Amino acid sequence: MYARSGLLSQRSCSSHGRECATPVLAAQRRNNSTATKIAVEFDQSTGVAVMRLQGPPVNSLSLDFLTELCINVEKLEMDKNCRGLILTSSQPKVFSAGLDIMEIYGKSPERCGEFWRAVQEMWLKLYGSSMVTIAAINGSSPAGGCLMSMTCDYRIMADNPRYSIGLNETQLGIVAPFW
Ligand SMILES: CCCCCCCC/C=C\CC(=O)SCCNC(=O)CCNC(=O)[C@H](O)C(C)(C)COP(=O)(O)OP(=O)(O)OC[C@H]1O[C@@H](n2cnc3c(N)ncnc32)[C@H](O)[C@@H]1OP(=O)(O)O
Repeated sequence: MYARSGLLSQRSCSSHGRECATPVLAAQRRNNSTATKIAVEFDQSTGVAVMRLQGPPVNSLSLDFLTELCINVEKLEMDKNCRGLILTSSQPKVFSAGLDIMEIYGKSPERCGEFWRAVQEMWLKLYGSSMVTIAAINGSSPAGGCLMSMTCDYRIMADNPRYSIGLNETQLGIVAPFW
């Protein structure tokens, strides 16, 4: 069983003969908060990992959150024993509120660029994963939350009329950049 994120070993990697930053170092660079927003449990006997989103109050996708999520997906991806990933929420009534609005309001173009790259990295990692990915949507999942679940192979949503899902970001005046 994996404990929590942030516990990646300080591995180094090599690309075209050059040393490159390890994921854990990238996280340390970006992550100012010590609180863990992602919890992963890996069951060796089934080869299935459950990733619980636990960023209060509503799992909004901040730069820290996205970084931690990507590192954890990457870590599972590297584990040959892990065949499946279930993504779900620990927060009541909400799977994910989508992008953290505060990350895209009043920020510099550089910071916005860094943030949107992290958004792109998140959906590319999930969409391109070699694991079977399932979103267990146990609450509302607007905009970026919907995007996150759409990049999984399968989606199952709790049957509750109070939960909503969909792409509502244009109502907020947010236009996704060209990718
Ligand atoms: C191939 C690629 C294609 C790509 C296409 C898509 C690209 C664009 C993708 C995404 C864009 C976005 O994600 S923009 C964000 C859109 N999100 C929303 O509009 C969600 C708004 N929130 C809600 O609807 C509700 O909060 C909720 C249904 C998620 C939960 O409702 P609930 O009643 O349980 O909780 P509150 O509303 O009281 O909220 C609690 C608390 O959380 C704050 N909050 C909510 N959402 C966000 C958010 N997205 N970012 C930051 N903060 C958020 C809310 O303000 C409350 O804070 P306070 O307690 O301090 O008031």
